[in-house]
Amino acid sequence: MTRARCIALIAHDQKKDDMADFAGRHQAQLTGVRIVATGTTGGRIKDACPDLDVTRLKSGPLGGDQQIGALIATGEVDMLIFLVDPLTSMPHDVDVKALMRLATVYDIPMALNLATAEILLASALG
Ligand SMILES: O=C(CO)COP(=O)(O)O
Repeated sequence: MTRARCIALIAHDQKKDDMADFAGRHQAQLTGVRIVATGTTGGRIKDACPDLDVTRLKSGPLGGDQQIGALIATGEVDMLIFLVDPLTSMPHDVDVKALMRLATVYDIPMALNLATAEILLASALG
């Protein structure tokens, strides 16, 4: 896999601790990579790793998933790591599905759980 220049990071509420921990453990690999994130997730990553280049978009339920979908459609995102919570129903479930659909349409490497996120990051950023 070619080295990712821009990674989208998103986590549902029950997975935000996992995402902050993931970013912290991989801080060295993520340095120099542009990170785009939904609002609250991006805030948690910034708190954990203040030196990372994080662009915070809208919160997921307010359009953040759609913003990331648009960035995928315009070719600006190389990889999506989206730690989803499959045990909680969400008002913006259609936005979540639309984002996964676009990541599939544009053939973006996409991890939906921590185990796959570890493999993707190791593969793309070594
Ligand atoms: O809801 C989300 C993704 O669907 C995540 O949004 P936040 O990072 O703003 O909580």
